[in-house]
Parts: sequence; C-alpha cells; structure tokens
Amino acid sequence: MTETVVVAKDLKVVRGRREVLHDLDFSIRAGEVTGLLGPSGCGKTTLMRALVGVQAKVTGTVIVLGSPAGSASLRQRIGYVTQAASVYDDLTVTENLRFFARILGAPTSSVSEVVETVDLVSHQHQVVRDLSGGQRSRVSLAAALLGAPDLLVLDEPTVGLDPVLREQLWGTFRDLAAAGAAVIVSSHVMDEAERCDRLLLMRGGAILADGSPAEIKQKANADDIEQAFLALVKGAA
Ligand SMILES: Nc1ncnc2c1ncn2[C@@H]1O[C@H](COP(=O)(O)OP(=O)(O)OP(=O)(O)O)[C@@H](O)[C@H]1O
Repeated sequence: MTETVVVAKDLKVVRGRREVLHDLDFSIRAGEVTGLLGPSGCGKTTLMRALVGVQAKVTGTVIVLGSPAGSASLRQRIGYVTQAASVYDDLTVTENLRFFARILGAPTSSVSEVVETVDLVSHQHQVVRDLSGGQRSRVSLAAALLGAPDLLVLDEPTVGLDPVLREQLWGTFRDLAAAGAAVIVSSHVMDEAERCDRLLLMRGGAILADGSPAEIKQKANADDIEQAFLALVKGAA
C-alpha cells in the first residue's frame, strides 16, 4: 500500500488580515510527484510553508510523516527549496554542500551523491556566483537532497529554466519519487501538469480539483489541463 506522507484537514491560513487558504483537505503520498498548480497568488507558497511548518496563523490539522507539521523531529526528513536561491555565492558548489551537510548532520559522502543527482559534477569546484541561474537552482536542490528527505517540497523549481534543463530536472523529480520520496512541485505553468502523477489544482486559496491529470481532464471533459482548469473555474462560478 502507498504510504500517506501528508494529511491536511480544514487547513486554513491567515496572512495580513486576509484568509488566503480556505479549509483545505488533501493528502500527499510517497512515491509520487504531486503538482501544486494554479495562478500567481492562489496560495501555493503558503500551502508549502504550512507543510514545512514555517507559516504563522495556520489552523486545522497538518500531519506530516506522522507528526504535526513543524515538529522538530521532521527537520531532517523534509527538503524545502524556496523560490529564492538559498546558497552562498562566494563558496563553490562542494563547499556549500559540505557546509549544509554539517548543519544537517548528513554524511560527507552524501555531498558527491547529490552533486551527481543534480548533474553538477563538472561544476562542483566553481563558485556559485559564476554559475547560471539554472545551475544555481540545482545547487539549492542538491542542498535540499542532502539528508535523503522523505518529503521534498519544491517551490517553482523550473521557473525561468530552458526546456532542456526543465526536462532534466523533471527526470530528477521522477527518480526521487521512484526511490520512494513524496515530491511536491509547485508551478503556475499548466503545461508542467502532465509530468505529475497527481495534481492539486488551486485557485483563490481553494483546491479546484485533486486527481491524476487523466482523471481531472476526464472530469472536466477537456483535452488538456489548461482547458480543464478553465472549465472547472466556470463550473465553480
Ligand atoms: N506576507 C504576506 N502578508 C499578507 N499577505 C500575503 C503575504 N504573503 C502572501 N500574501 C498573500 O497571500 C496570497 C497567497 O500568496 P502565495 O505566495 O502563497 O501565492 P502563490 O500561489 O505561491 O503565488 P506565486 O505563484 O506568485 O508565487 C496572495 O494573495 C498574497 O498576496
């Protein structure tokens, strides 16, 4: 049976004075890439922050790997990559990763493993400042992979990347899921939907649809996810 890694019930978040997530119920499974898709401002980052346990004013229940989101015991088991690069510009790829491995208590041998996973072997001794944007985001991803996390939360990891690199990164996400991790990837680009095993389609702080790309298209009687999204919005109006 597939392991359920996240269970959220009545998840509500207030930011500023506004409620930005409204009573969400969903679950996330191991071994799958779950796409969190929806337009800018719909609440993807807020939802991810709630799962990782760094979001204030969360109500409802969010259980991650059997413990409440934000529990200290989860720190080593979750990898989180935000939209902003989170590595040091003046250190090399390897120096950055050794530093993060030490903080995480991950073995030094994991550094070369993650460098290979993100395909940066030929750049490992370069300072991060001299890398391209896409290479830099792969260093952040590598840092998140160091502790071999059971849950990977990736906020728009492919934004601004060229198609070849995007393809490569999706291959990496698929490999990580195949190895048993639960991988959550957010995107506002609907054409990334088909690469996911499962989708949570969001709009205005609510979940419009939850299912495989095929199930969602069938339910909305649409040929692609963008059309399905539009049909679901019309249906909900
Ligand atoms: N610090 C904040 N204070 C008040 N409101 C905020 C804050 N941060 C975000 N919001 C609001 O919360 C809502 C959800 O934002 P969030 O960043 O989660 O959306 P998103 O779907 O990730 O957007 P994007 O794709 O542009 O990153 C938005 O309406 C946003 O304006």
